[in-house]
Amino acid sequence: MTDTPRLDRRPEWTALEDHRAHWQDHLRELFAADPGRAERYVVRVGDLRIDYSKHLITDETLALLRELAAATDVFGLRDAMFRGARINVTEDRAVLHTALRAPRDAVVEVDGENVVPGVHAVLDKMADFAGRVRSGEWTGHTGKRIRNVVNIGIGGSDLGPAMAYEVLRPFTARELTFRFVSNVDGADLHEAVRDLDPAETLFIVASKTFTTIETITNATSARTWLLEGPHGLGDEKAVARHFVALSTNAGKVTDFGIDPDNMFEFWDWVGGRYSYDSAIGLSLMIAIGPERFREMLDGFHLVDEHFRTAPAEANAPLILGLLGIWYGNFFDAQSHAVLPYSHYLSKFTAYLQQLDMESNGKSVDRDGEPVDWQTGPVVWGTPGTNGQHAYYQLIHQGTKLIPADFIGFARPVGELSDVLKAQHDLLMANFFAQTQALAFGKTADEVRAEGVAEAQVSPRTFQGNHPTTTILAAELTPSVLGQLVALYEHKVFVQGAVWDIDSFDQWGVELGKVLAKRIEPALTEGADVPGLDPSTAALVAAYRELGK
Ligand SMILES: O=P(O)(O)OC[C@H]1O[C@](O)(CO)[C@@H](O)[C@@H]1O
Repeated sequence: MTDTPRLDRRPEWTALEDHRAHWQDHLRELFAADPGRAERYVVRVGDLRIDYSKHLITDETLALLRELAAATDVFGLRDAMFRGARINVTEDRAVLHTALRAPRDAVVEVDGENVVPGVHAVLDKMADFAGRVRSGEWTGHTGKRIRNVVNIGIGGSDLGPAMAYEVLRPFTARELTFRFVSNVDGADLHEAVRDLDPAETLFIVASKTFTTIETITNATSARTWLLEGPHGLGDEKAVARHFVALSTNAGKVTDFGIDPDNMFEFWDWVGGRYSYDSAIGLSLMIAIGPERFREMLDGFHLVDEHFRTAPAEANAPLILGLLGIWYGNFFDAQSHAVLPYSHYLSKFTAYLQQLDMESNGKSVDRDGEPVDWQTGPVVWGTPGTNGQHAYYQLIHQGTKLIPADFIGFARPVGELSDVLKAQHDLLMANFFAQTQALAFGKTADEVRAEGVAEAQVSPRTFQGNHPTTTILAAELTPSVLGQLVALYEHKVFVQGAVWDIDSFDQWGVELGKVLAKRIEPALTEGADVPGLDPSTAALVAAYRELGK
């Protein structure tokens, strides 16, 4: 136990509570009193222009939030992370995803050893392999070239590569198909491979631990399909040409039957949800090529350096993290929407769900004491404009405060970008319209001025005052994707640091795994499961009865 005051007893916290208690201003008033905030509350990082002017803040709010960050030593913990200290306290591990994107000549030490040469050795091995698959030099067992790449993984070993593949589709090799299998429901694998020729298919088994039941089960079924399926290759030796592994666990990879030469390594100081810029990104590298992959890593690195060096007033992850704390802890906001206005970002929010909710969904502090303050929000959202015709109603006129990030681009990407420019302008007109409507709403008087009957005025009134951040960039390139992901990684870091939680463990997923293992024999063999509660026991019995 440390003797520093708990978060909610710090004077910087109570000062914010007091500030909140006196908070009255509507965004309409804030802008009327201070139009300069539109320019002042903008931070630029690399290619990102981040506008946070439409937030329920003043200069005083920001100063108080920065004081909280200083009191909780966010930058001290940041420096400890960058220098390889074991800040993942419950697993006693360093947290060094930033080393994955460090340039070749950088020095990042873990226990006195510079890890950067090892990182680049794996990147080089990945580049060599990706080049051979892309060129057709790496053939399958029968000599046919590889045309299909199937990534098998779950959580961070799926969401990252699957999301990034989707984002960077305009940059991908069109002669290859890519599929991502994660669910232990066999339907996922079945639908992914049913129209593929095993002789042309490469499986990438992605698992940090190589013990994750979903992944090992899917990989085992994939091997059966490869060897014994309708067009199975029949020969065990085929596995060496059709399976590669991405893991920290060489022993388990070998046990599975994958040649260790076909294993791409990473390290225990890379958390699963922070790993798609490691070997876990192999499928992405095959899709976009090593140069584009490097551009993406450089985008990450640019934001790492910004987070590491920018002063608090201009530090984008710090500002975004603190804004989330302002709403979650002082306005009782329960969720945070991420609303990308790019179809290519369709999986981005799902990716952020793991990044944010697995990192900050905690209720004990770094000393193991229960916290008395809200921690991570529910993160949700889908690309605009689809959401506008679904749940935006609730954001505009419901009873909940939902801070939201809007992410948009000035130009479309891809071969059709010229043809689609007008369509893109329409998309972005919606983007700007939404943040304006959310902030400023429509008053009852404005509704009345349109001649609306009095009884209809209130349903047509928009209170506004809904806070949003607008993140704008010229184009969605590999570098911009890296910048965006690093921005959110560090935002999540900032929040975890202030809340004094371990953002890098995930014990909350363990209990379900243990219970599933215990229940499985009851389903397959009808075995008795000791310790089942009455409700679950009845459900298991019903399952067996219905399945007869
Ligand atoms: O890469 P692995 O070891 O298969 O783990 C997959 C996922 O499972 C978790 O450990 C728990 O959900 C995640 O943190 C991780 O990304």
